Amino acid sequence: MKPKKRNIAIQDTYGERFQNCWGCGPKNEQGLHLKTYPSEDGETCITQFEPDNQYTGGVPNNLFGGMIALVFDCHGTASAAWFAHKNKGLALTEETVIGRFITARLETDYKKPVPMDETITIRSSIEELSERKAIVRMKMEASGVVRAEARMVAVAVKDDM
Ligand SMILES: CCCCCCCCCC(=O)SCCNC(=O)CCNC(=O)[C@H](O)C(C)(C)COP(=O)(O)OP(=O)(O)OC[C@H]1O[C@@H](n2cnc3c(N)ncnc32)[C@H](O)[C@@H]1OP(=O)(O)O
Repeated sequence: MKPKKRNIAIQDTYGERFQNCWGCGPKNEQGLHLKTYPSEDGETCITQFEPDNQYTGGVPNNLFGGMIALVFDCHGTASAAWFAHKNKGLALTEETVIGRFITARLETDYKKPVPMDETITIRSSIEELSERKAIVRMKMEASGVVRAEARMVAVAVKDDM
């Protein structure tokens, strides 16, 4: 995977113990290093990547469905952290110990094949937010066409998790 990098990603603000995720952990040497960024107005979050050929699904040149869910998984949890902090007027830093989210439920709608040879863009928005629960909506596009959509229930980790 070739994630598109911009400035500081939300994953780069994860504390030390959360930086080893295979999909998006900055410290996982074998990982994919997916990166999520808030939009300028902070209302949405975005991640972009170009799939490597090894992640093809059963149909040649179509992205493997598990990878599609994986990208939603990492992007959705990072987005949940962003929306929770924004809602409280807080900045995300490595010292942030509250409001880090893991996936409780992930529903994925596979609408059209995802091509392997172009940039894939995923945008997220917040549907519902409470103290420990965030419901995040996501759309995956290539060439301006929506290829997949997801709805995630993300739950904030407790200090003892
Ligand atoms: C932390 C930083 C992480 C950085 C890297 C993340 C990147 C990648 C993302 C992942 O891969 S995460 C790994 C996959 N996920 C897991 O392993 C989670 C396994 N499940 C759990 O540990 C617990 O079930 C979980 C923490 C998600 C919830 O347990 P809790 O006991 O803390 O939840 P609780 O029962 O108090 O429910 C809190 C709220 O969430 C809701 N909820 C919990 N589980 C749900 C579920 N499965 N579906 C829908 N809603 C759910 C629940 O109804 C409730 O809503 P309300 O506040 O409105 O009442």
